[in-house]
Amino acid sequence: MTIKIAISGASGRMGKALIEAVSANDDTQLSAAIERPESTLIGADAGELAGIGKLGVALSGDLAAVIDQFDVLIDFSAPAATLNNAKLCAEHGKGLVIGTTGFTDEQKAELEARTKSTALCIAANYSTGVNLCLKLLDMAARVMGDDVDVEIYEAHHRHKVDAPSGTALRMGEVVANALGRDLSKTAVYGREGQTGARDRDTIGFATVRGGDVVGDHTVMFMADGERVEITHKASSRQSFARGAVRAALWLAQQKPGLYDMQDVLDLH
Ligand SMILES: NC(=O)C1=CN([C@@H]2O[C@H](COP(=O)(O)OP(=O)(O)OC[C@H]3O[C@@H](n4cnc5c(N)ncnc54)[C@H](OP(=O)(O)O)[C@@H]3O)[C@@H](O)[C@H]2O)C=CC1
Ligand SMILES: O=C(O)C1=N[C@H](C(=O)O)C[C@H](O)C1
Repeated sequence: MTIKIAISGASGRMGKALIEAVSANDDTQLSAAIERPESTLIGADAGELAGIGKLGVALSGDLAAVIDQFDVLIDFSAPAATLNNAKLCAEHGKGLVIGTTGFTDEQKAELEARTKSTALCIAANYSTGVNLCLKLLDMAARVMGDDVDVEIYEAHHRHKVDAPSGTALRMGEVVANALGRDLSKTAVYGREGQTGARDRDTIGFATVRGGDVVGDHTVMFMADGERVEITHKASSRQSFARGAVRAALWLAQQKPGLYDMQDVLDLH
């Protein structure tokens, strides 16, 4: 059965990668593409926008107007837009794959409340490699325990608006959970001046922004005499886009509820 997909944030970097990935998959069909209503691109053909030729799907500025045209919405846009879209999808029982990052705790709770009436998958990173790394990080943290200093480094392109990346924060949560710590109390976001010696209980984050870096993440477990590093480097947005399409196909078969990419890959 072919699953009909709508994409929100369709003219963005990920939106274009998603249009390509949905079109390349034999089991999915692009049936709607949504952008801001005030976008100058409304009416443009989604395929032409993504550089893959005409698809016959015009960019729309109104999700409500196309709500009957799709099974699952894939949303990689911005927190405010994603929250509005989640409300509409829940009201109409449409599946929702969320890739947007940078939500506040209150916004995350609002999304979770929507899962009573619809199936929702949310992940800061849809690449298979990063999701494998999350499993490896849990194991590394349990083995290395409290005898190491944990530091998380991430680098992204100059256009990224949130920091640290959603992936780095998720990596921090996985390590903190494995060590029995609360990330909100243990995280240190950057250092400057007379910081004093490092407190072993902390998990440090370092953020780099520049150029066209698609997404680099390294978690370091640093002991006296040795260091373990778990690194993921994305070289193409297709790694995220193909994962999100896989999540959409999986989600179309699920009951209402909250899921993540670890569920899709059966890694829990
Ligand atoms: N989970 C994952 O695997 C990944 C997640 N991401 C996340 O996806 C999100 C998008 O990233 P990226 O594509 O690089 O960003 P872009 O800025 O290139 O794209 C975002 C798109 O969403 C649109 N948008 C923003 N606000 C609204 C709104 N209120 N209503 C409708 N459309 C809106 C933007 O329009 P405009 O330009 O007019 O603002 C833009 O076209 C980010 O949060 C990023 O962190 C990115 C890669 C992988
Ligand atoms: O904004 C991006 O580009 C990316 N965002 C995600 C994040 O915040 O973790 C995932 C990926 O690293 C690319």
